Amino acid sequence: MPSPTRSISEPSKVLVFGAGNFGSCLADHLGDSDHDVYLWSRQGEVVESLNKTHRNPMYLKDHHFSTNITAVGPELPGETLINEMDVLLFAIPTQFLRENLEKLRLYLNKEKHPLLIFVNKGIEIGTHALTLEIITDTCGAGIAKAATFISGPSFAKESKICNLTCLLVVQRQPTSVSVTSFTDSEAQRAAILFHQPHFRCYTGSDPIGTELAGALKNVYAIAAGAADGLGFENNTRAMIITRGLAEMTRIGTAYGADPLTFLGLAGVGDLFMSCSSPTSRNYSVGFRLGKGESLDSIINNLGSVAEGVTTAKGVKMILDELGIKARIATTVIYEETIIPGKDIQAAVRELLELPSSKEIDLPSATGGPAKQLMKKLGLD
Ligand SMILES: NC(=O)C1=CN([C@@H]2O[C@H](COP(=O)(O)OP(=O)(O)OC[C@H]3O[C@@H](n4cnc5c(N)ncnc54)[C@H](O)[C@@H]3O)[C@@H](O)[C@H]2O)C=CC1
Ligand SMILES: O=C(CO)COP(=O)(O)O
Repeated sequence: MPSPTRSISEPSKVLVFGAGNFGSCLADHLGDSDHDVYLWSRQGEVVESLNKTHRNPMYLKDHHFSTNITAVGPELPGETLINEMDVLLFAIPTQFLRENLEKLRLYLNKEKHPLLIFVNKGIEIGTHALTLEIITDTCGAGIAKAATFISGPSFAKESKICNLTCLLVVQRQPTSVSVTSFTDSEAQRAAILFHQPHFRCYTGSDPIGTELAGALKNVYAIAAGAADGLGFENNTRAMIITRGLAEMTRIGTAYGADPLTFLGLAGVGDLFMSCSSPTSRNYSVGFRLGKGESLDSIINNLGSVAEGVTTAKGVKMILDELGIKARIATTVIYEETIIPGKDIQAAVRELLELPSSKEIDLPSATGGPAKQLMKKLGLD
């Protein structure tokens, strides 16, 4: 498919939406690669601090950010800045994406627009829409077909070393991600923009699978954290990761994604990482639930988004629609919210008492939701 976006010259002008952990981290990575980066924050004090001291007072506080970053905000950038950009990178939590795209779409020229890259991992509550559908609804099918998705095992923040929170990417710890789009040339462009020896990009053409994998792994990370919080150890975690992968692949296949996508970086790669590390916010939510803390208390002082909590609600709607079983996911989900209200020990017992079943059991009827989405995109 030919590219509808302007060509990316080196260095590129990139506007990053969202100066949270991941937006700031990716802005820094791109600034470090000599791109001309604009970082939008909705907090005036973040804009001021980044421009004056190259520090983000709210996220990754220990880090001195690239001087190639100009912070903008707190108002959403307008038409002039947007039209100067080669790339718009969205690092906004899924639940807030629609409201922002509704405003920004007015500035996008459908014939010639910047490359749009999305890194959020979630499902919208209420509509249970993937980001692709949110883009289609707000910006139109043409822009959605060219949109690119980056997903995979890539914590913005790595563990604490010498009491400093290290930025995984900036510390140049080797990291790999999937970069996918329905438009191959756009996936290539995004990969070229981000690719560095320490940040390796692998391209693909199954954005639906990539998005589902990224969203679903957060729900299983909650399950893995909860198991650890309850005192279960390695056998149990390995079970959750492996059976979680089987469930994710089953959901994805029924949805109409390529099952092989779940064996890639955005699938098992990210699942493995988030399920095995307290650095994961979703794992931490699960762990604290397992220790008996209430969800409200956890969310109120997590200080950052845990997409799995809201995604669980969307997953419930998808499972109901597809009519397939995913017992670990449904143990995390409870009456459209997650675990609280349910006795977590009883939920685990219920799960463990299930009868034996086939290990590999992909559904035969496949593709309903993906077909509908492809139709909306004009790709059927
Ligand atoms: N942190 C990480 O390691 C990774 C995060 N992601 C994904 O990236 C997305 C963003 O995550 P983080 O940056 O970690 O979250 P965060 O919680 O650190 O930051 C959230 C950002 O969203 C902004 N925000 C909140 N409400 C908003 C609204 N109504 N409109 C616009 N912006 C709003 C906040 O001001 C903040 O800048 C999530 O979907 C997450 O799953 C993906 C890969 C890695
Ligand atoms: O998606 C992530 C890493 O790839 C971040 O995981 P958490 O949102 O669970 O922290």
